[in-house]
Amino acid sequence: MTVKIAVLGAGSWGTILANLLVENGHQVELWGNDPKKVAEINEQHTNTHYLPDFKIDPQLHATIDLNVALDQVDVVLFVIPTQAIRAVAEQIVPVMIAKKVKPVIVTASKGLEQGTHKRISEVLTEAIPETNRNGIVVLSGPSHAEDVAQKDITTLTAASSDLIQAQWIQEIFMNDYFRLYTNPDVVGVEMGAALKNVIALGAGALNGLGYGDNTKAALMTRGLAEISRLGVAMGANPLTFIGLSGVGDLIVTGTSVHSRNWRAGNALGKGQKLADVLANMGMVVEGVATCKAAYELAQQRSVDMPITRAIYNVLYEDCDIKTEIAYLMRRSGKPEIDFDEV
Ligand SMILES: NC(=O)C1=CN([C@@H]2O[C@H](COP(=O)(O)OP(=O)(O)OC[C@H]3O[C@@H](n4cnc5c(N)ncnc54)[C@H](O)[C@@H]3O)[C@@H](O)[C@H]2O)C=CC1
Ligand SMILES: O=C(CO)COP(=O)(O)O
Repeated sequence: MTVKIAVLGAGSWGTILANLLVENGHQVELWGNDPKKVAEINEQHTNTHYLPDFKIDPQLHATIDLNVALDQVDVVLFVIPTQAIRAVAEQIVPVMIAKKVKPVIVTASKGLEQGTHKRISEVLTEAIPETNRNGIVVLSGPSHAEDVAQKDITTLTAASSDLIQAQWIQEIFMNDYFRLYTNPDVVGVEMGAALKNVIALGAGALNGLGYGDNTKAALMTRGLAEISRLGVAMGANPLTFIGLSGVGDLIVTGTSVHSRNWRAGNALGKGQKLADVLANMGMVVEGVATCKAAYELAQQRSVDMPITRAIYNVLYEDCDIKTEIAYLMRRSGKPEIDFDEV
């Protein structure tokens, strides 16, 4: 079965997913917003800013024209920074109407929208009228573009309230090195995906400060506890957080030099200023915006998220990381698990 897929976002993840879909035999248009980078993909078959050593399949075509990308499209895959999703979703609606297409909408981005605190599937639900789409599927899991570029074995979750659509997306993406599972818990998958980026910033900061393995394991484990706490308060199934989009993605993002969030945290731990770190990264660091959204959401819902609060204080209140760590350690003792809440 060959389907026509528009991949929106020609950064590192969008390029690798588009390339994989071409390898799987699909007809793919990769939409980017930078004419020079789009020309480089079409002419040199490289995308050196995001993936310096990667050779793109020459059959992958990129475009800056949404009319080309959305022509006869069956699937639209969003892989742009979370904060740009609403604007791009609103931009594609008139084109989809003109082209008379009603695609399945898929998101591979990870974050919460600032201001509204909404998950990406909620933003897409609001921005794209139901009459113009055929379901929404969320793709998430431990999956750095750099590793998928090497055809490393990679596993993801396709989450949707519509199991048939999730299974269809599973079939489209799966191959010998890329395996998808399905999950009906969209809230849990999206909350795990968004919030692990915040904890990865913290894990990187610990590394930058010279802390060892015990400390990093402590941060990730207690980080997962608070991710689950907020996720459950938002309606997630707690079991999802021990799956690929929860602990799986937390492990990869909280330990890998490929992670932009980990690298940003590492630089902060070494004493660099946030503005410089973000300016030098040249790629999206989702955890920064999502940390603010998560901090505000936790306050609104009265959910205790001490690690997220500490990271928020460092990112937004210019607090000292070591002071925040000392505060976390000196809090009164408490049970590891509140069995009344489970
Ligand atoms: N890089 C990775 O390994 C993975 C990334 N993700 C997620 O995928 C999303 C994208 O990440 P990356 O590809 O790493 O980011 P990136 O920074 O490499 O690329 C982002 C792309 O979006 C484009 N873009 C930014 N604003 C735009 C707008 N308003 N309109 C159109 N295009 C716009 C940029 O030009 C760039 O091509 C993020 O939410 C990230 O968390 C998820 C899994 C793996
Ligand atoms: O989500 C990711 C891997 O699963 C990518 O994380 P970074 O955005 O931190 O690179």
